[in-house]
Amino acid sequence: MIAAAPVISIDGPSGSGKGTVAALLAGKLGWKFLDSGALYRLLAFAARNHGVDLTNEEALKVLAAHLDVQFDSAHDGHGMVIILEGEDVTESIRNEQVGAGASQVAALPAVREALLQRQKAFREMPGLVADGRDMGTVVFPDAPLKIFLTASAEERARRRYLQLKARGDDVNLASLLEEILARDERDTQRAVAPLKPAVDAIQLDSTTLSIEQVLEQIMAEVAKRDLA
Ligand SMILES: Nc1ncnc2c1ncn2[C@@H]1O[C@H](COP(=O)(O)OP(=O)(O)O)[C@@H](O)[C@H]1O
Ligand SMILES: Nc1ccn([C@H]2C[C@H](O)[C@@H](COP(=O)(O)OP(=O)(O)O)O2)c(=O)n1
Repeated sequence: MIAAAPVISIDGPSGSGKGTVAALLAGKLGWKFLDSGALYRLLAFAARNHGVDLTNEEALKVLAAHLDVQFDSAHDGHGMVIILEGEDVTESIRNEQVGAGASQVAALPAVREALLQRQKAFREMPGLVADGRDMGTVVFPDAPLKIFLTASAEERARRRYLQLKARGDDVNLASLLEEILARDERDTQRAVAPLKPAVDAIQLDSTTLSIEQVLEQIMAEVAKRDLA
C-alpha cells in the first residue's frame, strides 16, 4: 500500500493566526497548503453573486459541488491568488461580511459534505499543511501532527483590526470583537464538525507569542515526530 502524504492540521478560531502560520510552515517545509476557510468564503461570495440565499441548503449544496475555483501561486512567489469563475477574488473574500457568510453556510451539513472531497484532494506528497476548523477532527483525522491554535478574543479582534486597517478598510475595533464572538459562538455550537480541539491536538495559545515564536513551537513538534 502506498503511504498517504503526512498532514499537519492547524485548527482554531478566527484571528488566532492559523492562516499566517500554516502558509509559512508549508513554505518552510515545501509542502502543499490548504486554506479550507477560503472554500467556505468562496461559497458565501458566489452565493451572493448568484442571488442564492445563505439559508437555502439545497441550492448551496449544488453551488458548492460546482464551485469553479482555482488556487494559484502568486507571481511574486508569496501567498496565493484565488480565482472564482475567472475573477481574482483574493482580496474581496477577506472581509468580515464574507467571513460571517462563510460561517453561516459552513453550519449546513450538505455544504460540508459537498466540500469534503475537494479538501481531501489537497493531500499530496511530500505533505500538506491544512488550516481550518475541522482539519484534525473530520477531514484529516489521521494527521500525524494536530495543532489547535487559540488567542484571547480581544487579541484576535486587535489583530484583525490592524490587518484590515492596513488594507485601507474602514473598521471599528468594538464591532470586530462582536463579530468575532458571534462567529466563535456559531462555529463552536453547530451540530456538524464544530470547532473543537481533536483529542490528540496540541493546544497553543498565541495571545502573547509572535508569529515566529508560534512557528518555532510547531517546528519543534515537527522535529519530534520526524516529519521533515
Ligand atoms: N502570533 C501573532 N502575533 C501577532 N499577530 C499575529 C500573530 N499571528 C497572526 N497575526 C496577525 O493577525 C492577523 C490574523 O491572522 P490570520 O493568520 O489571518 O488568522 P486566522 O487565519 O486564524 O484567522 C494577521 O494580520 C496576522 O499577521
Ligand atoms: N474547515 C473550516 C474552515 C472554515 N469554516 C468556516 C467557519 C469560519 O467562521 C468561516 C471562515 O473561515 P476562515 O478560516 O477563512 O476565517 P478566519 O480567517 O479564521 O477568520 O468558515 C469551517 O466551518 N470549517
